Amino acid sequence: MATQKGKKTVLNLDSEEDVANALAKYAADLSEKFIKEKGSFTVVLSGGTLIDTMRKLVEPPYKDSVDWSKWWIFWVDERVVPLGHDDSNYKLASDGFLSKVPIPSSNIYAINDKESPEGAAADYEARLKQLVESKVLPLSAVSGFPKFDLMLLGMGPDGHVASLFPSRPHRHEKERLVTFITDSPKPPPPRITFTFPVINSASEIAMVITGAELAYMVDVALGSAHPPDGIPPPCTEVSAEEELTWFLDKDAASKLQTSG
Ligand SMILES: O=C1O[C@H](COP(=O)(O)O)[C@@H](O)[C@H](O)[C@H]1O
Repeated sequence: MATQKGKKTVLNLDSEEDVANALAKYAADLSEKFIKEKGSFTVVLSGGTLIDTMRKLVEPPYKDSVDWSKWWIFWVDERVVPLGHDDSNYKLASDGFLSKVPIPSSNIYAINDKESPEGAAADYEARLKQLVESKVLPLSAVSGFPKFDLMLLGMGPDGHVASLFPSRPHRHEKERLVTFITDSPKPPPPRITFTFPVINSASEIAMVITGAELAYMVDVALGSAHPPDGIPPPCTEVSAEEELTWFLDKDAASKLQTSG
């Protein structure tokens, strides 16, 4: 398991609707804080259920109160498919979130979908390095890796986060900012993903977890359940520089409450 650098908070909420409401307020509050402090807000999205759980953020009051012009959007992982494909995390976010708020299109960092997985990972990494050069992204004083303001993560039932899977060695990558995989155990197989050094350099990380199918893995990450095969899955490696906040509904927290 990762050593926690920052604070860890676990929010045990009742329903998925409560998680959606709490997540919207959390993101809006952080947006205000970071924009006040540094004039911009860099946000890293996942795919999966996260985008639907963000739905309250694009409704009143947040739709009108958040300064969307200062947001910058990135993806912690992406499936290497055309951006208009149904498997694309960009398309998911575009349909459910980005099309509903006025974030400047020049601040939205989709992958280059004309590249191979290896090429798309190298291209995304190069673009992140340019943003470090142009001072949009600071470097973490702790790790030396780019430091995003907020990372919004989901988790799979196998404990994967981003496209860092338990059985794939790229979860241990320590040098690259962005790596790739051509044999993801969850389809589609070709993907690119941020590495743990970048994920864990974020100021704030939200683990947004709902539903009973994730209860066992939540118990592995936060409670007393033993990891499968005795090997800690990727979800146990997540650690933010300032604060890691787990947003759980009662189904996701069900085993935690009984065994923890
Ligand atoms: O494949 C992926 O899965 C994870 C988890 O998705 P969820 O549907 O269980 O929330 C997601 O975080 C990741 O971005 C995505 O590419």
